[in-house]
Amino acid sequence: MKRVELDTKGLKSFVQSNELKEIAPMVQTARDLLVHGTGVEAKMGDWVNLPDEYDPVEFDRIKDAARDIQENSDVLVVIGIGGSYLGAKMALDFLHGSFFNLEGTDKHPQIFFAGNTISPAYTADLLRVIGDRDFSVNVISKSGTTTEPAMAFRIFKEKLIEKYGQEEANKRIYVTTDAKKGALHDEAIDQGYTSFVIPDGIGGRYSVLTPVGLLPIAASGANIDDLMDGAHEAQVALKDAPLYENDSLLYAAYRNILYRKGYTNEILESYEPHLRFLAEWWKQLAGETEGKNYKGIYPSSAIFSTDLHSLGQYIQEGMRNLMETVVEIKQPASNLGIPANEENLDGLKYLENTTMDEVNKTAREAVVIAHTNGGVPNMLVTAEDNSEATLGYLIYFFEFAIAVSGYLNGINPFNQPGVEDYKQNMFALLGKPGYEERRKEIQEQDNEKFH
Ligand SMILES: O=P(O)(O)OC[C@H]1O[C@H](O)[C@H](O)[C@@H](O)[C@@H]1O
Repeated sequence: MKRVELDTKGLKSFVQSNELKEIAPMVQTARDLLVHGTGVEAKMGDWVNLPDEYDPVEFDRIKDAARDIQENSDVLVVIGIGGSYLGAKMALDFLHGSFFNLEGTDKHPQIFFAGNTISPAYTADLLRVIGDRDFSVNVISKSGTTTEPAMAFRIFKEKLIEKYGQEEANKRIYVTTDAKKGALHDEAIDQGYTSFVIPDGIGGRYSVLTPVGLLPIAASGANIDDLMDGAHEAQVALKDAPLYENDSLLYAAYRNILYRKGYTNEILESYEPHLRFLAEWWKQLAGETEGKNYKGIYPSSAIFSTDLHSLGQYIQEGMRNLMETVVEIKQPASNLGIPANEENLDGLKYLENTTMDEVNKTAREAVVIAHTNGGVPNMLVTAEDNSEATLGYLIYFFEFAIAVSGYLNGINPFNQPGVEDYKQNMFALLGKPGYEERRKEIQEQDNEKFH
């Protein structure tokens, strides 16, 4: 049994075997571009070999820093956005469940995220929740200049200095950024912050297995050695294996066959609420990799059975441009029986000898039958358990499949030019020096009346 397997029974009436044969050579070519570093912007593909090429010295420094944070802080505030936030959040929920922050802090700090929004309410609420407790900050930004984390860093740095004075505050600031340049890099050197490197050849949405994710994950008490071992297992199993023996490539192949048949939206689903952020992380990975040249699969997400009571109607009877990918944990972290009840007023007596996990998995089976009968193709990604090793494998599985999908569709899987437009407008409207021209353009555009 592999840690992560793809089940395509839900594609039976949607994909013909010859269609897989037809796309096969193109998928292999796309994979070769990625693995041989011959594709566009190949220099950003260093994550492919990261599981056996990461820096062991920095890895140990991460573990040391995590221990320091565990010893001197009740709270760790992780400041970052996009790829500098979603991976860590995804991992903490996947590994520790939905109530990690409420389960006491004798072994690990509560871990909260900031700088992933411009909301003053959210930020003020977090400041209030921290109160006067001991805390540290891990500020993460590859560019070092992204507005949201930069604003949050100013606010939490001020709180650290107010509480501890400059010298002690500096010891509680951990920076993860570019090796050589950027505002954060320069400040870390000036102020002597403990800092870690986001490798040049790894972009934000592919960076969770770098210090970007590893420090928060280690600070939570999780085993990052096991995490990297699981990713290495995936690298060995997936990097060179041919299509028909490679579930990650098959996932890439099938989702692209479906896309070309008009199923232009993919919903990543799980029946476990603590996998909600796995889908949030995947949405950036897939959306920011593929959404270019006015094409690409639109990534969305749902948590079942919860969202069957909100989105179920649309998925069953709305536009037939949807595909579903369910991520299921084979061995859930815990399970519960259904208590016996003599009166049986709720009519659940027939469930009294089953467990919640059995009911959850049966619900998934029932939903896949209903949705495939309703015209929605379904794939199932089964992950062995909620262990660090399985998470490491799952991360590599999706990163590999999505990057191959990008090359398969002839786009650059590693840039994100589209995120600059709104930023230029925001800087202009905020009066950032150097954006006067843009501001004028916006005002002129604004003055043009609609006829
Ligand atoms: O890590 P940073 O440089 O702060 O970037 C954080 C995020 O913002 C950018 O605008 C991109 O959308 C993301 O790919 C990136 O992960």
